[in-house]
This record gives sequence, structure tokens and C-alpha cells, in this order.
Amino acid sequence: MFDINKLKVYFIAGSQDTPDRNLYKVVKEALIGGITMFQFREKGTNSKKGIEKETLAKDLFELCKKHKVPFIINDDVDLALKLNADGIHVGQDDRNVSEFIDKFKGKIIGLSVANSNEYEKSDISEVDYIGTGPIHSTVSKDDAGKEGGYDLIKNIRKIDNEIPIVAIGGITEADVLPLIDAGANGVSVISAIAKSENIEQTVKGFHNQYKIL
Ligand SMILES: Cc1ncc(COP(=O)(O)OP(=O)(O)O)c(N)n1
Ligand SMILES: Cc1ncsc1CCOP(=O)(O)O
Ligand SMILES: [Mg+2]
Repeated sequence: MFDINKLKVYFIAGSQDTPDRNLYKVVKEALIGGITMFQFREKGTNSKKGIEKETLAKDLFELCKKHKVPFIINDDVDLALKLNADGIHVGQDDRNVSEFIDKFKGKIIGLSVANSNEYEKSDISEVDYIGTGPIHSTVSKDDAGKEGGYDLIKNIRKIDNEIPIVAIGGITEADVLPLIDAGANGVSVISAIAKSENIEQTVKGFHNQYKIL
């Protein structure tokens, strides 16, 4: 059974997101701050490929294990299987969940569902959570599409009261309460954490928002 608390402060990063800093150190600080889940998203310009990507993934997985934080791999189903990662996140244009579901028994499966139209055409029966966005404009994904604001969450919540939803896209601490109010169960964040001057404090800042509830 998937624990929805894991979605509260879901950090996503790859080395392309920390051009001036060492990703391992960034993730370590984020773990100390208390991130609840980590997604290794190594893609796009300046990202590592092949054995370099695999070695980095292994190192980050070990680090997450020490902190008992689930390690999710973005897109790369084969790498997730090879490393026995805690889960996989795929989008609408990635491998279809039905193709690999059998090999992910007991693992976490996340699917991107940008809006209610995508929700209607997705089979969400076998996924643990959906990632919905972009809420705001983002510097971290070139093909993210147009931002849809908090209504993206509200509209999906209206048609599904159960599915765990994590919001994504340009999210900062100030978005946590309105997003939870709109029906999200948590936030997924790249730049607000990866580019923070004080990563540990920023992660704690996200957590503090939940204490106001
Ligand atoms: C939690 C979460 N939500 C959405 C996405 C985006 O996935 P996708 O649409 O497949 O785009 P890429 O991240 O692969 O560029 C995500 N990664 N995580
Ligand atoms: C992967 C992804 N999917 C939709 S927006 C986005 C990027 C989110 O990054 P940031 O938190 O820096 O806007
Ligand atoms: Mg993808």
C-alpha cells in the first residue's frame, strides 16, 4: 500500500539541474532536510548517459537507502529494473505502464497526468500516484506545456476523489497550502530545492507549510 505522505516533499533532480554543484551533495542536503521521496531525472542538455548515468544512479540510490527515502527513476524502466529501484515515473509519451507492471510488483509507479483530458484517457488503475502540472511556468522542462494553475488539481480532484496527486511545475513553499486546498497530496520540486542557497532550510520550509494545516 502506497503511503501518500511520501508525496509531501518529493524532490526531483538530475545533474543538468545542478550545473554549478555536485548532485550527490545536493541530494544529501535535501535528504538531511527531510525530503520524502526522490526522483532521479537525468535527461536533456548536460545530462549524463550510459555508464556515467548508471553509476550516478547507484550512488544516489545508496544515499537514499541510508535515509530510508524511496528512490524513483524517471523514464528509464530498464535502469529501474537493473538497480531494483523503489519505483518508476513515466509520462504519457513514455513506456506504457501495462508493458512493465508485472515486473514492478511491490514497487511505486507514478504517471504524469497533466490535466483532466489526459486523466480521461489514462488507465490509472495500476498507478500509485499521478504527477499533475505544470502548475506554473518552469525552467526545468522545455516541453512542459502551458501552465494551468491550481485549477489543474481542482479539476482532476472533482472527477477522482481517491487518486494520490502530486503537483509539479514552478512550485515554491507559497504554493503548498493552496495546492493542498485544491486537492493535491503533495508537491514535486526541482529548481526551488536544487538551486536553493540553503537546501536543508528550503526543504524544512516546505515541511513547515504542512504544519500550518
Ligand atoms: C512527479 C512527476 N510528475 C510529472 C513528471 C513529468 O513526467 P514526463 O511528462 O514524462 O516528463 P519528463 O519528466 O520525463 O521530462 C515527472 N517527471 N515527475
Ligand atoms: C518534470 C516536470 N514536469 C512538468 S513541470 C516539470 C519541471 C518541474 O521543475 P521546477 O520545479 O523547476 O519547475
Ligand atoms: Mg517522462
